[in-house]
Amino acid sequence: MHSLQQNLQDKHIKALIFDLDGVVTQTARVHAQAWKRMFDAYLQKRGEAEGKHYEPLDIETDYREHIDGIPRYDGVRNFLESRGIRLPEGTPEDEAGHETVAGLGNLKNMYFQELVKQEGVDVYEDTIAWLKQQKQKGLRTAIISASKNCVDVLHSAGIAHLFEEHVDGLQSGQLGLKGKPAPDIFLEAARRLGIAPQEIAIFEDARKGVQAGKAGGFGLVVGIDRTHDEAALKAGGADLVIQQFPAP
Ligand SMILES: O=P(O)(O)OC[C@H]1O[C@@H](O)[C@H](O)[C@@H](O)[C@@H]1O
Repeated sequence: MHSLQQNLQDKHIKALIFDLDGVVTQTARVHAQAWKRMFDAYLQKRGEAEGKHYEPLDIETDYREHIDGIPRYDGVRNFLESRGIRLPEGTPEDEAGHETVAGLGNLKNMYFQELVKQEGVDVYEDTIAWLKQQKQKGLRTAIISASKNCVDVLHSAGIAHLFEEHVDGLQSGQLGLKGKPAPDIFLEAARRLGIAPQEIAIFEDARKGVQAGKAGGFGLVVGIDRTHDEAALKAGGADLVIQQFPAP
């Protein structure tokens, strides 16, 4: 298989669109931790009330399959469905922990923000070094994220200036963009860069993210495999899977 660099050349790639959590910043595991804390407590309480056992959230399987890369409330709904639970939607104003899709999502967000405040945000140094090198070569860059915390995370990590455009969960809501695996968020970033999808490479760690890149007809879809998920990323449509970015 050709190297990343060779693929960029062969496909005449002019721009790079990076997913945030798990590709650029080490926040995929922070999200996963916050989700687990919220859901495990909820399932325990609900199980006790019903005299029933619910399997706790497994980060390797449940998080990747039902939550990773998609908007917050979709993640709540998807995971609960996997446990045979259906809750009313509620509204974004619902109190954190209220027994609705929004209420549980809001509690997870509280936990996520607490963790970011306590621990700060770490970047993946391999991504940053490679990205800076590509920028020097003249490639254009954008960042996307299903997360509504995207801008805060970029600022905490001090890397907002590396991207010309960003499309996040807040803007997706305002613009009515469909969540991944729909390609909407990537296509919006391409539109803002003014470059055709065929001339853009996508970098994604989530299964639904590579599916979105494929569905959008992007020139190159690169799966970033930080957690031994290569087979699923390939099955989702990644043209190439790498464990880390090549050292410049
Ligand atoms: O709840 P937020 O910050 O808007 O993030 C939504 C989703 O954003 C994605 O980037 C993460 O992979 C998910 O774990 C997260 O749930």
